[in-house]
Amino acid sequence: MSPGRSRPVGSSVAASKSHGMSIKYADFVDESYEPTAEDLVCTFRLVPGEGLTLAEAAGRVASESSNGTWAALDAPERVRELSAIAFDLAGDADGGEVQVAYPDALFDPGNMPQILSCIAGNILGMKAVDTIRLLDCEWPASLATSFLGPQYGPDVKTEILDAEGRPPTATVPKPKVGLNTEEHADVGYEAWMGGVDLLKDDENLTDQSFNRFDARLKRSLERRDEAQEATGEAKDYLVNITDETNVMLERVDEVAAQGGGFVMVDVVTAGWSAVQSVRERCEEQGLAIHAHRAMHAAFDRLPEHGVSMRVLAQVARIVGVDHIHTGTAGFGKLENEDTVGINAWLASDFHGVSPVLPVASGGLHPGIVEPLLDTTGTDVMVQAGGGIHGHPDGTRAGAKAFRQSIDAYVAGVPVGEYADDHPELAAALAEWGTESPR
Ligand SMILES: O=C(O)[C@H](O)COP(=O)(O)O
Ligand SMILES: [Mg+2]
Repeated sequence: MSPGRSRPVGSSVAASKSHGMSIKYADFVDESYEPTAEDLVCTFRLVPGEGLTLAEAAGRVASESSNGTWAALDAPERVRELSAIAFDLAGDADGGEVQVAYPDALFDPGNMPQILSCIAGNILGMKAVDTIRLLDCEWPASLATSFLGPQYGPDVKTEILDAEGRPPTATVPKPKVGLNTEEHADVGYEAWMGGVDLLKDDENLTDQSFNRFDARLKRSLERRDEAQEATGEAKDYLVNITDETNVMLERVDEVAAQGGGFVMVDVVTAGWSAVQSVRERCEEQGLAIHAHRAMHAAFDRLPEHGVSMRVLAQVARIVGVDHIHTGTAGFGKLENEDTVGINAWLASDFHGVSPVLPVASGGLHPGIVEPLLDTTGTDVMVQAGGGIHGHPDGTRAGAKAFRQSIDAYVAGVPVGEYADDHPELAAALAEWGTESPR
């Protein structure tokens, strides 16, 4: 225990039995507490359950997420030192924000499920809170550096791709599932030829009967090589390896053996333990990880409850993905969310852990690239599925139009003006205008 971490001592201590210290809910609150550099500090927004004050609810949250329970207990000092402390309470019985400091010794370094079972575990379902949302975390170095962290992050732009000075581009063939292996690889070839850097599987395409993983990987990389040779630009494939963990590890090896540079994982549905295993294998094989966040909205969509996308993105960076989808800042088909704030965090200094390249994806097309990049900046990967394959002249023209919209932005030329001598872009703008789809 650091010297700065002093436990609250209240009436409970005086009343405690001689063999130990009392642990009851009120003992987990100390409004004067100042966190130390070794603490993991979580910010929660919560509405207390009926009849409870904010402090009473906060004490229950700090208790249940560290080492207390509903009954008052006696415990030795060394156990008490592992307790969380709720401090900095702002609000009242109708709701507010609370900070909770956890000593790093409470956690099992390098074990993300254990950490989340504390800070995002039982507390989300307690009667003591009507709603509770984990908004943000301040991670101590001891935990942040106990995982591998990203291997490439934004460096994929130059280390694997030829995308220096511009956002790399990706495309998901549509319809999202149903194309057979040859059709899927053909769409990839057309998109690469049109100027897209990355073919990406959709989140629900893995190893179905109509498009087997092994055959798709092999054929897509063959077509990638053809496109690379024809264009002289590095191209690659974000192949979705999501499955049971041991199968994913075999697929990492297979992708490496066949010369792919990336794997894609649906990180929320697969689970962080599995992502940790994939990350370790990718270290051995030198592959980058593209993280799709399917199911994130089960945690983060309701603004008063759950776990914020910001925290999910923090977890993804700590575990070590190289890219993660973080929304489209209100453009495209997704609900508006804190894309800009999350992206800034992913790029920020963080105990020496490498940054992550954010991915904007969901309902994007050439007509909204300009306002999107005005909002997010250009340190982002941009993906369009429908916004490429729905082009009136097909996938290759759609890919050209999408790339033209990026090139226009990087050159500082308004997209409408750039379209004057880029007919594919002009056709895309005529088709979709500059509106976001719903
Ligand atoms: O996985 C994704 O990000 C989506 O498939 C995006 O598809 P869209 O560009 O057609 O919305
Ligand atoms: Mg998708």
